[in-house]
Amino acid sequence: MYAFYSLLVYIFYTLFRRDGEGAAAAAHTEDPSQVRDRVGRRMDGMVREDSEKDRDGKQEATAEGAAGSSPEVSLEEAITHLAEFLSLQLGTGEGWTRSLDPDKVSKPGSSLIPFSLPLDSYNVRVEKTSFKELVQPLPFIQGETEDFTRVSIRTDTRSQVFLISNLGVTDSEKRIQHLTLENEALKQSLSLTRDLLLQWGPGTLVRTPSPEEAEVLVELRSRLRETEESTETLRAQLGVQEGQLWELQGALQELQLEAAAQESERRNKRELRQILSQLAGLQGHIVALRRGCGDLRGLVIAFTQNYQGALKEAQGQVCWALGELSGSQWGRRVPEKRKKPRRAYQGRLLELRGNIRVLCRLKPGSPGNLLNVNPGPGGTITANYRGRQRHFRLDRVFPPDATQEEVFRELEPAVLSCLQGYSVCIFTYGQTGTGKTYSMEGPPEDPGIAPRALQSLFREMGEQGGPAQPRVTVSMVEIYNEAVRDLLASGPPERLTVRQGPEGCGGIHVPGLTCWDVSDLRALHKMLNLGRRNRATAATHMNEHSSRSHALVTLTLTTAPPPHGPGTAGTLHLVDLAGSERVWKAVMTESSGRAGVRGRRLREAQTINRSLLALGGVMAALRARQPHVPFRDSQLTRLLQPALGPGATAVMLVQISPRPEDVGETVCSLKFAERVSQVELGPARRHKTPPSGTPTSPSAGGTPSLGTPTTPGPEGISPQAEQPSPSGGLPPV
Ligand SMILES: Nc1ncnc2c1ncn2[C@@H]1O[C@H](COP(=O)(O)OP(=O)(O)OP(=O)(O)O)[C@@H](O)[C@H]1O
Repeated sequence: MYAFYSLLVYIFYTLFRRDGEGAAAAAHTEDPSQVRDRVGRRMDGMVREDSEKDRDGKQEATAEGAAGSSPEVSLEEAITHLAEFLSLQLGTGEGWTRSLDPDKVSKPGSSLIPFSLPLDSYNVRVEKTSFKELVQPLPFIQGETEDFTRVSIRTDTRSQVFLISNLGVTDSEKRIQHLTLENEALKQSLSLTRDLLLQWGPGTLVRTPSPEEAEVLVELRSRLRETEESTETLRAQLGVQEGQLWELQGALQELQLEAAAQESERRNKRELRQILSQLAGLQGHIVALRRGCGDLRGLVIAFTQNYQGALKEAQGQVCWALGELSGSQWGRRVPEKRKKPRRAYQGRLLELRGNIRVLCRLKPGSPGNLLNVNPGPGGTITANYRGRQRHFRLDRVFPPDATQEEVFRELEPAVLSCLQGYSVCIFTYGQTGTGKTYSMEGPPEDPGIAPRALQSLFREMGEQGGPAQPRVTVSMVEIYNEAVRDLLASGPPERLTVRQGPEGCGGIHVPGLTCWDVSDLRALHKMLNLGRRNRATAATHMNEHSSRSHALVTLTLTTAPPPHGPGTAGTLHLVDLAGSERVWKAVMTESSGRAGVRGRRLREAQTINRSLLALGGVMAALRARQPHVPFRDSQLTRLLQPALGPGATAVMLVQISPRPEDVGETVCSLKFAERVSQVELGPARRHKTPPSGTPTSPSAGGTPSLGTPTTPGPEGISPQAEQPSPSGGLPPV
């Protein structure tokens, strides 16, 4: 600030001395240090002079004089002095500043020195002012009340105010503060001065160059122009080359990307080739394995057939032996007088119990919390399914640990009632794998309903003894995909057609069905084994279709009419129905994954469902006592028509699974069971054969077909002669 202040004073001094030109010229030629000294001296003198004037109380007058005589200097003059000062300050600014005595500027009583340049756009003003006035916009200044010198410089675009303390400094802090302010002001003045010079332009030369200098200057200028031109050219070339460089870099990147893509493609192809070759090797391996597997399967099939045949043979022999044994034991144990009342009781019991009974058996396993079982006669099952509780009451519920013996004991009265001419049908119904075949057939060591029923019948007949021994005939068919096949045919099983009997007879007609007269239990077991073998062989060839087909065994027990009265013709139908699982489940559980097998499963499931639906429709029509019962809707219901006709007795054993995941199927089976239990077939009726000597009339009991084996039957078995079929019985049994 001191320097700027000095500049201003110097300008005034120079102007007032009216020797500006000379001074300016001298300043141009003088050494900068000399100029600095001179300016410093002049300024010192000025300050001293001002101080004296203050002391003399002439401050006001001087201020007025200065303001009044504020000289209108020419622009050139002002700029010349300013440039001179700046050249000094810029060149030796540091030394100049250091040479300043801060005491000089901090002396109190600095004059108010107004100064203004003649330009409207540029105004420099120096004035003394009070601390109070100043401190307001400058809150960072702290201290006692002091006077300051304010220097304000204003242009069109900016306005600058500098403050200088005019009071003396007594301690080092004030001095530092003062110096900081001064330093800041100096910086700002310098920047302002630069602005001024820029604004006034380069036209304000400090001095006129000499001719040599001018010459040199011209030459330098021309060189400068040349250099600038060549620089421009080089810059343009550089720009072009930079552009080319960019393009080349872009092309390089593209090439790199392309190369990477090609490399990865090559690698992928290589890997693909490897995988394909591995796949080809695996395929060859699979083909070899398949071939080996086929051979193995053939061996297994042959072995299984032989094994099963032998097993069944042995089983039949064991059963026969057991039957013989128990029959003779029973014959020894039971007194003769108790036999007749027992048989009469069985028929009466059947009539009292009703002609359709529904029993339920749970497969072994612990029922989860979805099933609540209350076993026993009139037992209930409660199923929690889809957030609802469903209650089912049945004639009897067998718990999972019920034995084959217990189940058969419940059915025995119905079985034995056949001997008195009743028509009885026992069928097992339920989801696949719930134990239908187990209950109906059972393993050799623990036989099921069928072997026990036959044994019981023959035992009963043995007890009965005498000339009125019933004649027993047996037939066995299978329904697979709505095709009826004869399982007891001596040749390969043939497809049979079920025909309606004559109008009003209620019978059916199965031309070509083979039926055999069996004289004893052993012969009967032989026949049943033959039928099972035929079914098992077909099942192996037809991919385990045994669980997807219905099997029907029909036994007819005809007592010869006594000399004066009718005989009886009872029928026992034992039906093992196919699994009732849903179609989608049947297809989804097919594990082979082959389209052909899946298609076959789908067809099997659809036909099973159709036939079971038809059975449900028959039951619904019977329950509603509709005049028309749709027996003709499936081969199953056609064949069961005599067993479900008026006066017949039916027992349905519903097999259910206790597993929580099967609860849906369980509920379906129980719903079906509930519907069946509401069916009424009318009072159970005995079928009687006409007394001996009465001519056979087709209208009496339907038209039987001839079951004539082409080859002689097994020992003890003879092909059946043409016989009239009893009403409600399956012909030709
Ligand atoms: N009460 C039971 N005690 C012991 N094992 C049983 C019982 N019930 C079923 N099983 C066993 O469960 C398995 C399936 O039984 P089974 O073949 O009789 O079912 P299914 O209902 O006839 O099936 P499908 O409908 O496929 O013919 C067999 O291994 C059988 O031994």
